[in-house]
Amino acid sequence: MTLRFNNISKNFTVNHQPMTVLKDINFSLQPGELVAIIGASGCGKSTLLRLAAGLDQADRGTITVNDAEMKGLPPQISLVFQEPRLFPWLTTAGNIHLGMEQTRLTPAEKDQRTHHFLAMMGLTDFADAYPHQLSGGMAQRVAIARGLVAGPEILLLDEPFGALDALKREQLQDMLLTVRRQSSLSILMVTHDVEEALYLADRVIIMSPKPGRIRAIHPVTLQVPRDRTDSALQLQRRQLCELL
Ligand SMILES: Nc1ncnc2c1ncn2[C@@H]1O[C@H](COP(=O)(O)OP(=O)(O)OP(=O)(O)O)[C@@H](O)[C@H]1O
Repeated sequence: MTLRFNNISKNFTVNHQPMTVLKDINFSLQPGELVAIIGASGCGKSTLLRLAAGLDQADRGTITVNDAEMKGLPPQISLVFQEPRLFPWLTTAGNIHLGMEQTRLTPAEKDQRTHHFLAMMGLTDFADAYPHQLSGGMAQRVAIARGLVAGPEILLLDEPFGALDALKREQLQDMLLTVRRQSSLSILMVTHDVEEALYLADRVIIMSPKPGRIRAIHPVTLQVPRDRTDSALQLQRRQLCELL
């Protein structure tokens, strides 16, 4: 499934002043590809993901999914926010179940998929726990499981590991690579962490602020599996940091 942004511009009104947040955004996410977006705070990264998830509308331009203009909330696209946003009155299993609300899966299929994702995320023992009983990393794994459980073709991730400590972050990055290997999922991911972008992505989009534009698209040609300490990765990290 190809997600394409065609000449996207987005304005907001801030302090009664019109402000162009995104301007002339053009790129496409190819089937099975992982693209990371980096850029200064406020350059419109989250806004771009919200547009792609159908939660907001562009003022100019179109977003297409397999060449058809996107309308409403596309069921094949799933968005995971920076903070887990779990429902406090639902258990881990209940929160994951919720990700399948819009599907036609039978109750038995939903249970089976919930169990599968609980196991994949290492959460089986916490299936009946409530969000306040989970650590930050566990809660974020529940949110990612909820985003994946319906089998989306495109996963949008808005700084999903930003609030975690370094060890948890690395574990979840590797979990994401495993999910990718096991499916044909396309992923568009916002991150502040240039090393994370280079460790995970096929391409990195570097955005510039005010208004948010694409400054450069960097193809990551590093060999897979990647090593965070690899000198080539660290060299590219320094080069990308200079563009920010
Ligand atoms: N609903 C809204 N109404 C008005 N202004 C908004 C709205 N949403 C976002 N903005 C403004 O748009 C700009 C871009 O916000 P956005 O959250 O997309 O940036 P970002 O690059 O994701 O930032 P960060 O890296 O800090 O998360 C900001 O100046 C923000 O104040």
